[in-house]
Amino acid sequence: FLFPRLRPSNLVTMVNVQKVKFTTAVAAADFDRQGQLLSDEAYNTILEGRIAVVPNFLPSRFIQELRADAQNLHGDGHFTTDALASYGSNGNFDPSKDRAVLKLQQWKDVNLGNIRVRADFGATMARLRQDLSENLRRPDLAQPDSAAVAKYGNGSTEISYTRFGPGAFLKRHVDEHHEELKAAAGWSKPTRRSISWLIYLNEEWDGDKDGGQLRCFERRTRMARGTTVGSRQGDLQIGWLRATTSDPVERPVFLDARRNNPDGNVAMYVDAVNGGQQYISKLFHSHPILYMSGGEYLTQKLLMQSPEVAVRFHFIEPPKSKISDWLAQSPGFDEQVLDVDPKAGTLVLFDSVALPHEVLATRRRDRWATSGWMHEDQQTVYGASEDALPRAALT
Ligand SMILES: O=C(O)CCC(=O)C(=O)O
Ligand SMILES: [Fe+2]
Repeated sequence: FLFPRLRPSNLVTMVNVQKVKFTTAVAAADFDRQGQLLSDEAYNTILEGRIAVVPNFLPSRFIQELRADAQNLHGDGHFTTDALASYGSNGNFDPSKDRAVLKLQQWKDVNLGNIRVRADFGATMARLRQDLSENLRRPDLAQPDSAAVAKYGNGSTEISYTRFGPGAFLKRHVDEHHEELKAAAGWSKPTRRSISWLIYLNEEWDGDKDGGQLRCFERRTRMARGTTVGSRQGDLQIGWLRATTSDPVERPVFLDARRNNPDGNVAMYVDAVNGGQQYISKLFHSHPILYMSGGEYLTQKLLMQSPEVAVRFHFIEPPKSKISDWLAQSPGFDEQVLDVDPKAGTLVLFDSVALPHEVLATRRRDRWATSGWMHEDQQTVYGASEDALPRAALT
């Protein structure tokens, strides 16, 4: 019972890949300077669901110290291959080659490696986090008394080193999903990923020879003016309305799971032209078709208010099955592919919910990065999970 993604994308075999242009280039960040750390263009790029690429964000001496710390800690056996290890080289798990990470507990351990450089770096990331909360107008990225800030301590961000051995890669994915798309576990977390960041640590990396590019799948068509990706009042984005000739812009689709009705119903909306929400789906009870393979087809058929909207709707990342996983290797016809080389000092930033990406297989050499996610507190649970809440709580 499968509906593989019947999208024209599945027929595309030639991929037109763009090398990243540093359209968001900013001079090396000047941490003594007051005011914003990045260019206006960089913030807008993130808010549009694209990737902001900032070469030479950190001075090379800083990068060298971070890389040496990562390599020493890896050499001393402090890295872990995570649950994502099955993404590994040729699908075969090999701990010597696979993606390995230094977990937060080890990162924070003052007795391990060069804690001074990690603390300095944490302070830098705390500064960046504050800057992003102001310039992206995401105050919840930096509320002093929030779980998101308290949880991660210095740097206030999920933070780690990563190492990809030769041949390792990471399949296409997004870093965060709406709570309703994560089944029962979705509502159990106090915080959620908001901004994904990476700073690469590799001298003289050449993607043509060394592979290991971060490949991003950006929307080809621009979104409606004034709209932004990610979330609205805590309702995460789950999809898009494609552009049409009569409405030639893309519109992010958000899922409202907090509807205060006794049935715990949810519904999808886009930004209304004059502000507020324009609901585009029926009210429906939270349903596994949102994360089942084939769910996109069923969502279009069963849940949308009108056929016009139904044909435009698609998930940010369609629910996966073994078959759709295999079919989805090519980018969608409405996506543009952008590759970023993991060069020493390059900072990348993107919305954790909106931008699908993958890491192409590395060749010949190890690929080092420091990376993580800045969190916001997850929205308050109202009627979303009947399993977790007594009915009486659904007021
Ligand atoms: O290493 C990278 O460039 C990206 C890694 C990534 O996508 C992830 O850890 O979620
Ligand atoms: Fe990722």
